[in-house]
Amino acid sequence: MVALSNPTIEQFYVKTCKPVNPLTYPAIPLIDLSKPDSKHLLVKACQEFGFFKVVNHGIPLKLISKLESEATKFFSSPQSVKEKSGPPNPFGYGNKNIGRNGDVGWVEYLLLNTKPESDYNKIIASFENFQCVVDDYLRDVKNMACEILELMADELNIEQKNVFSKMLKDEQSDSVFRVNYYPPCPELQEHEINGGKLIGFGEHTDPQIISVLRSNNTSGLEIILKDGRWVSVPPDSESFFINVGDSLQVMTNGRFKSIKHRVVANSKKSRMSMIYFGGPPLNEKITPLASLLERDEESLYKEFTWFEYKKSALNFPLSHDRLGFFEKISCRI
Ligand SMILES: C=C1C[C@]23C[C@@]1(O)CC[C@H]2[C@@]12CC[C@H](O)[C@@](C)(C(=O)O1)[C@H]2[C@@H]3C(=O)O
Ligand SMILES: O=C(O)CCC(=O)C(=O)O
Ligand SMILES: [Fe+2]
Repeated sequence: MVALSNPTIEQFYVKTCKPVNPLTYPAIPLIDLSKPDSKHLLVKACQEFGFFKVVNHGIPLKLISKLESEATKFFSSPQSVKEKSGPPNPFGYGNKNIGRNGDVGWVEYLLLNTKPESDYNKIIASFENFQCVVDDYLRDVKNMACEILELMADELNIEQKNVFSKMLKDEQSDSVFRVNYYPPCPELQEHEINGGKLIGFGEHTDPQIISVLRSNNTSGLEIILKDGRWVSVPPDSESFFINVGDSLQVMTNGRFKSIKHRVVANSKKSRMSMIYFGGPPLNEKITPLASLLERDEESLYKEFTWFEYKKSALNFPLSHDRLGFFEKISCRI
């Protein structure tokens, strides 16, 4: 474990290549959940990108903006008040230090366990309205994640349509909720001139099954394309962005891709994002579904439980290739 310290501005600086011309990369898949062909497009997006945007999701915009305004109240409170909700151990309020392996980012955040009996309510107890809105939001966003997972299972011709969603619905589901607040960083302009960016949240894949992200209208989120180019995801405060997590990549034996992403800081505007990470119960075996394996097709991964994966993930920095350790040696040669 790396000792946490107050990072210097230089630690956030990433040298990155020229921004790519949006006309030269494929558009981010857009899925209209109200359309009958959405399940086909969902699976295509998970196979080709591991990332897509959903519209007509049915989550009331009023609830979304209530959550954003409660979160804004939290992040604009005095530092001493916010610190009462920290440190993130692993849950709670964090500032600039991410995880426990030396990652830093130009970000403040709240990391909450979503289990009803967990103490997430205690972490934000003094922000009563915030707590109620988080409850309502989590209920809706989890339902949407389950609906998406069931459409995927259907399109993959899996008999048990709830094979993925039941893990999120399980009382023991190890799902996490995160609210990230990226303050504007005026010093950034200087770095931009030198062709660099400041990192808000370093590159990584999400370890769980599915991540459901919503942000305000400030850009910053970037995804990596197969050819290694980073592209900026145009923000859209009324839509959700979904990404495949490592566990879903394993359960589909690599058919779905867990996408690498990161967030870069903005010099003028603050960015706020809220992400629900739908995860399995700790004792769940994460293994390819037998019905997805073709004749003679072998699992690309060793057998492991979510507990084992999570334990291993927590010991490495964000950019570490977490799944690599669980791939069968024969596939890596
Ligand atoms: C550096 C880390 C932060 C993280 C745990 C880890 O050791 C590696 C995975 C990180 C990540 C990325 C997605 C989510 O934001 C998160 C909550 C998760 O489940 O895995 C974070 C972890 C964290 O912030 O504790
Ligand atoms: O804040 C964002 O937009 C993305 C953050 C993220 O990738 C994460 O918290 O895992
Ligand atoms: Fe992420």
